[in-house]
Amino acid sequence: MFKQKICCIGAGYVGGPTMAMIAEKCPHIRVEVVDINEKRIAAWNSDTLPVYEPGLQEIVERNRGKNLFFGTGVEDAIREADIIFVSVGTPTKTYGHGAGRAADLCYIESAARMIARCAKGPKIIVEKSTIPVRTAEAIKTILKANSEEGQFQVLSNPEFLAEGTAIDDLLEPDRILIGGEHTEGGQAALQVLVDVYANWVPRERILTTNLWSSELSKLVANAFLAQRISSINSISALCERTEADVDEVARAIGADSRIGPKFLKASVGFGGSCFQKDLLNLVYLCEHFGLPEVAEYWDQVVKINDWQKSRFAQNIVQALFNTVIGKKVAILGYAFKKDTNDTREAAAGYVCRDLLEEGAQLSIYDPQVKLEGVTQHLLYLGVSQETIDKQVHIAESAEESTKEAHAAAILTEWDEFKTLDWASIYQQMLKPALLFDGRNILPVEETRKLGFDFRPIGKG
Ligand SMILES: NC(=O)c1ccc[n+]([C@@H]2O[C@H](COP(=O)([O-])OP(=O)(O)OC[C@H]3O[C@@H](n4cnc5c(N)ncnc54)[C@H](O)[C@@H]3O)[C@@H](O)[C@H]2O)c1
Ligand SMILES: O=c1ccn([C@@H]2O[C@H](COP(=O)(O)OP(=O)(O)O[C@H]3O[C@H](CO)[C@@H](O)[C@H](O)[C@H]3O)[C@@H](O)[C@H]2O)c(=O)[nH]1
Repeated sequence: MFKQKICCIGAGYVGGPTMAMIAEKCPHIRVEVVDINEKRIAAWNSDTLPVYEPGLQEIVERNRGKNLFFGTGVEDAIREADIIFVSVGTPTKTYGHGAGRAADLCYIESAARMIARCAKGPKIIVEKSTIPVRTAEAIKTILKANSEEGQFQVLSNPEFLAEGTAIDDLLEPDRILIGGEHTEGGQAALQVLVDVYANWVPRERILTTNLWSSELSKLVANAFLAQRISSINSISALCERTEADVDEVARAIGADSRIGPKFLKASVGFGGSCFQKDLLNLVYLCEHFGLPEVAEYWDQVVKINDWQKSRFAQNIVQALFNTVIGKKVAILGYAFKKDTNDTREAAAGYVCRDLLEEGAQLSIYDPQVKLEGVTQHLLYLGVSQETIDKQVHIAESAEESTKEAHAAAILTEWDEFKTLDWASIYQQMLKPALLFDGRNILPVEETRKLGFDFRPIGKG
């Protein structure tokens, strides 16, 4: 009944939404998303999806059980599929050679070994995960050495969606990038994948390249985006010393069409599962290929980001007369950006960690991140459970969080923070009422008029 079968290994932030979109736009294709994590698959099959993305629930509900399936039968799904997407995690390595920088490819390797073991007949393997350039070589070697019956073509098809806007990004991508080998088989496979996307993406937005350009472009895209944020954040510090206004500077330089206005928003620092990991991976690759100067150049983007996060926490401590011990500080927002429940590498976590070390009592409110998410992330950052139990309180609202607080810090740009009743929040805070805007979402003059000692980023 179905013309084609797609299987996706990895039902995470990328696998779930991308496959849901393919299923939605290609009713003639059967799409099965598989994972070894049973809990995650159960959630995909429930009313409470494991990933919060505006619009995702509707698409999943419309297609689940028709041509979109979530399951744990990885081996059967591989056997059945014509196209196999690999969308497993590629976190930063935490052990051995390259620890703290190189990508850990253990999940990619185990997926490749599983494909080699189960696959019979021709299969197109698609690297959806973000991987170091030349990973396809390793995948091909594993497949060749471990399979007698499979015939494989490996393609690179990196994903550029951003969390919080995943559905819009998938619906109308700036571009789809597909890399394949310049062989007859490679080009035929590439055309098969082009035809899948062409069901809804205009042909001129589907870029095709060789394998290595495609693999490398993903790391480079993230490096360039992160570099813009670190660049404007470095300038935010200079603005604070000179009475220039970083938002005005960003507007002025962004009006130059050669620079452009996007990704110039000064902040407490970039977070998310990708930027830091992919930058560190790029740094490692440059070192590996004997290019220490290039490695150092990109490493500086990460260093400025670390500095921006720690300088934000230091500013809070300094403003509170150099001691926050026992003082209540309200943390508004914990997710790494608005419209997501993801806390991976969230700047808020680093600021909280530094404030907890100084002895502050934190009252954290985030519309999507609750106790479990905050606890898991703080533990990952090395904060002890005992400290969390004694010094962290999860509030149900921004009003509860800020009640009798010495200071409040906005760390995620949730829309609801823009429309809070700041006048009454001011009334219920201790004085001087310090308000740190790590996202520059509140109007400076009006907020100061309410009485706050207001400290946005990059405004003298
Ligand atoms: N999160 C993003 O916004 C984003 C955007 C673009 C690209 N990426 C890249 O996409 C990749 C996946 O990211 P993610 O955020 O979806 O990761 P994730 O951790 O949310 O999901 C990965 C899933 O793969 C599963 N898995 C691992 N090994 C498996 C195996 N052998 N068989 C079956 N399932 C297996 C895990 O259980 C997990 O559920 C990464 O390389 C990431 O860098 C992520
Ligand atoms: O001007 C800006 C823009 C973003 N950020 C911060 O940067 C981080 C990353 O934001 P964003 O890029 O919007 O989210 P991600 O979901 O991490 O998406 C990035 O990482 C993905 C994973 O590789 C890529 O697919 C996307 O193209 C790329 O934008 C967040 O903490 C933002 O708050 C700023 O501080 N200032």
